[in-house]
Amino acid sequence: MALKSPVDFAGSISSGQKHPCCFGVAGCNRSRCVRYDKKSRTCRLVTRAISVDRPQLDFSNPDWKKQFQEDFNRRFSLPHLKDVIDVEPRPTTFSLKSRSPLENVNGSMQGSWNGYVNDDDRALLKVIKFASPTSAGADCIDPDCSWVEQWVHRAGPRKQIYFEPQYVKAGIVTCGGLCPGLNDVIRQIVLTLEKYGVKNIVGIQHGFRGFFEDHLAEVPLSRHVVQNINLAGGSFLGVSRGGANISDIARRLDMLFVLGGNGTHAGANLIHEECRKRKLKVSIVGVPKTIDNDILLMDKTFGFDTAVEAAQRAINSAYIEAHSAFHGIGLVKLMGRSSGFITMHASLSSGQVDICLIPEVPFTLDGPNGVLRHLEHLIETKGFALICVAEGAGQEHLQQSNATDASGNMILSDIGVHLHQKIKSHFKEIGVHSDVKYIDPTYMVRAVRANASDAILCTVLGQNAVHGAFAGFSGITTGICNTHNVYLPIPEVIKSTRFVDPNSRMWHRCLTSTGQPDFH
Ligand SMILES: Nc1ncnc2c1ncn2[C@@H]1O[C@H](COP(=O)(O)OP(=O)(O)OP(=O)(O)O)[C@@H](O)[C@H]1O
Ligand SMILES: O=P(O)(O)OC[C@H]1O[C@](O)(CO)[C@@H](O)[C@@H]1O
Ligand SMILES: [Mg+2]
Repeated sequence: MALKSPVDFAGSISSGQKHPCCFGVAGCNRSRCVRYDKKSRTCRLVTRAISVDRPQLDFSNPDWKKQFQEDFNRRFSLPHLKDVIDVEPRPTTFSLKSRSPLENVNGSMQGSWNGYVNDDDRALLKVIKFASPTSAGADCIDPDCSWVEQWVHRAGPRKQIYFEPQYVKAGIVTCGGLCPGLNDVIRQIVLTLEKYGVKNIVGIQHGFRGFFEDHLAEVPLSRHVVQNINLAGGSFLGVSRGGANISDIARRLDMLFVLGGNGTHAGANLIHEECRKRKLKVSIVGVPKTIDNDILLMDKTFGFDTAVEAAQRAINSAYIEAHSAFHGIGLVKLMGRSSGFITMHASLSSGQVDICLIPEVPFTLDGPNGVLRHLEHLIETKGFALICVAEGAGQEHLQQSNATDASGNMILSDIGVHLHQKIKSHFKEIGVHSDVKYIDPTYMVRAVRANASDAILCTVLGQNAVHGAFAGFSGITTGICNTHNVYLPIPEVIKSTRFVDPNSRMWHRCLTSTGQPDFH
């Protein structure tokens, strides 16, 4: 079986099917609907509908909540090795009481230590009871916004494990673009595997390519090798985009830890399905990596905080330039192909941004309500202005090519360059002096090492990934939901990209802070 190649993606787009960033059945998740917008060629949050979820519920039926919960529990149950093969658990070798896991080999060290997670422990996915679908950011199942408990599985070490550590060969692979914290996660996976007693740990070089390109040899990993890798940004193992043949991946390893975004998780799930089909005792566990913070259901993905912090430096420089110049206009473009989280959060935290533009909120440039008119107003009233724009914003204003990257992601036209030119020519046309400074810190923002809060998040995620594999789960990923650490089945997190909700309090806070009007 082959991973989707760029050709498959291009084919699926031209034949009118779903864009690869609109993974999933309907491109919808509960009260939000995600569609591929042909004009802008991005996935967009296009409607707010009440309950577009499966199953089709009849809210007049007194049992609808029960039906919903049954469906939810089915979808969020975690695939386990014992679903398809006969495997017996054994007492865990993970103990913080002994120096070496081998001292713990018969499970006698477990004693009364309360450090294990029970398989029936759950965390609540939704914690707000919205009174009405019109409440800001409301995420309702039925028109009355009834409260329905939605429990997901708690992450962490179990008392019983499904692998003999001394016979385990574990692999780690990092795919997609770079993200601060990749090395921290690799390191934590290795340290935790060793704590269980695993000796055979390998890194796969340059993403999925490392599985099928002969010159990319496996890299032996140990505490000694990874001890200091978190002190630098990037990925110790290298990353890549592009297709791969996964038919052999399954047979080579007992555990595979896959660090990547939506695309990588789709690939990881294919590997998991292949292992299930062949009844192989292989555990595939994902760790969501996306600087864009665009993975469904999770509070936040690692590297995002660091990226926002790094973006501050660019915004601050743009501010200084704009503020010091006569009629200065600072323009900063930040990453975010489909989602504007980095741009929104960086704008919010800097406090200096006058105009924040994200892919989820279309805007006009010209006319009385356009961005350019507002810029004139800012120059008139405060003498300078600062714009922060996400790379995926305003694609409808640009000429599109049909180019895709090796993974099939659309190559977007440069909104930063376009805005730069439009602003300069607009002020020239109206005979008002302007001094526009454009800063594109794209790769500087993601090549840095993780900050303290991301380093902690990476620690939690890396360790939980290993606990999940030893617990016998496969086809899962680990994340943080409502501050709780959980395991989720991969298909549930790749149904669509996560978008900034234009009706959320956070976006409204951003608008309050910038003071920008609706650009319509
Ligand atoms: N739908 C898919 N099915 C299987 N494999 C996929 C799919 N989409 C992407 N992949 C594979 O996953 C890997 C990474 O994909 P991609 O480059 O899109 O990065 P990503 O994981 O989405 O992370 P990023 O957030 O950096 O974009 C590539 O090797 C690609 O071939
Ligand atoms: O240029 P590269 O390495 O393909 O990565 C760029 C992309 O990575 C992302 O951050 C996703 O991880 C996008 O926002 C961005 O367009
Ligand atoms: Mg992607």
